[in-house]
Amino acid sequence: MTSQAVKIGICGLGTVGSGTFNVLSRNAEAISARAQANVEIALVGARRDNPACDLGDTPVSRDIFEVARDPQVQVLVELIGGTGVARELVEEALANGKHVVTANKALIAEFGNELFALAQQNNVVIRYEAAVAGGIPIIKALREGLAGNRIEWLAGIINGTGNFILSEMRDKGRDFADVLAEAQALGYAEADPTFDVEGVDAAHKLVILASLAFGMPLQFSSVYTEGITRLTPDDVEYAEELGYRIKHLGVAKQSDRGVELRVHPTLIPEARLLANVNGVKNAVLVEGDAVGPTLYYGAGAGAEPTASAVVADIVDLAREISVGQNCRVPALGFAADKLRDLPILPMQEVVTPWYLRMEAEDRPGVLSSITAIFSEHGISIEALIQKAPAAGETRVPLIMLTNAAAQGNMDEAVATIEALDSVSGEVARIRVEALDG
Ligand SMILES: NC(=O)c1ccc[n+]([C@@H]2O[C@H](COP(=O)([O-])OP(=O)(O)OC[C@H]3O[C@@H](n4cnc5c(N)ncnc54)[C@H](O)[C@@H]3O)[C@@H](O)[C@H]2O)c1
Ligand SMILES: N[C@@H](CCO)C(=O)O
Ligand code: NA
Repeated sequence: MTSQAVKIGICGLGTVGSGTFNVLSRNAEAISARAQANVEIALVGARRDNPACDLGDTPVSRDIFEVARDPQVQVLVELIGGTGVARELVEEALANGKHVVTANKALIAEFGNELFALAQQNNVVIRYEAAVAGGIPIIKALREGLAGNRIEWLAGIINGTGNFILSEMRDKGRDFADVLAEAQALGYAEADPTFDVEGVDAAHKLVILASLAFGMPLQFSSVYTEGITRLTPDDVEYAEELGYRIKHLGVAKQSDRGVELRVHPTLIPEARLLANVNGVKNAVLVEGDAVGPTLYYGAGAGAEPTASAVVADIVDLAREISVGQNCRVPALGFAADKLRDLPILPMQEVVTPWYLRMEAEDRPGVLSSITAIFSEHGISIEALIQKAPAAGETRVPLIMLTNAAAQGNMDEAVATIEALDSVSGEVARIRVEALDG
């Protein structure tokens, strides 16, 4: 084995930081053999110790910026999170000629374009495998393994906390808040868990995947984002009666009309593999023109699964450093000057089938007036369930699956239906994806 050393500095010793330290220590021999260099932790920057890891005699600074300034550190590993201090830290490290490894999807999604340019100016690179789908090597798959393809679309369950909540609610009838608290205790959730349940975290990840897939600069503000907080147990149950599971998906598709970038709850036919991805597991389905559909599955969050991805990036960088080669793979998989600002398709023009649920009067003529409105908008009903009225109730839940319709068209039909006296409240809507790649 070569005796060359590659020196890293770890900033942040929380869930992922401690997991990274532990994996690097436990698997040190295999990691150095793979890296063709001894990977040494030169300095840890942490405000406090973490009982989850024993730092031994590893040097520690309570000021994380010391890591960015330490001349012996070649790779700074940012595991702080957020776009404030973490951004300053990464900028300082890059300016000081250090490579950066990060698990921070918010930072990459929102400031990646600027940070990648800064890295290039300084002849260093930023690696971010842990930022998307935790331990699944999806960045590497898109950037390297699928480099021969035109990627047509991808769809993924890319938030572990949200999938854990949906799975526990469905399988065990548990309460939303209770499962979220458990996800936080297990270290799955973001510092602000509304990022998980309102879809922001998935949007951060989706925009990264879309840029890698389609060769475009990151456009976080263009992602349509809807979380899981408005889903009801009834919807989960009715979807199952229709042969579907509800999953929170990120979807990116490119066509002549533009790029779709959307994060929302989705009905998926129950036989699809993605419909059966449960708990904290993530999965990303990628359709390439040459390879066809490919599926990537594994733990989407948690200390060591995420550390697995962080360490893989460290190994990649150590390999490059040890052979004196930098920037072998462009940050977004395409040469920076070949990225194209593809137009994003407005949601009004996005076409999908729909699941609809409404409360309607249980009397003759009501159903036909509703279906007439759909047919006037060119929308046909593919399946319909009418529930029996509860005791003393004159209204019944009506559940429908429609054929594919543009959101704009569906908005108009739904507004007309909501205005009917025979229908009360809002019509609940969830998109359907066949995922038959
Ligand atoms: N937890 C996961 O499963 C997971 C998975 C993938 C990616 N990530 C990402 O990894 C990063 C870290 O997440 P985590 O779950 O380990 O968070 P965490 O809260 O457990 O750890 C963050 C650490 O950073 C420290 N920190 C925060 N602000 C600081 C500051 N100003 N100066 C010094 N230290 C500071 C905190 O004290 C804490 O120890 C985030 O970007 C997160 O999105 C987390
Ligand atoms: N909070 C994130 C961590 C992994 O990125 C999740 O639950 O998926
Ligand atoms: Na990953």
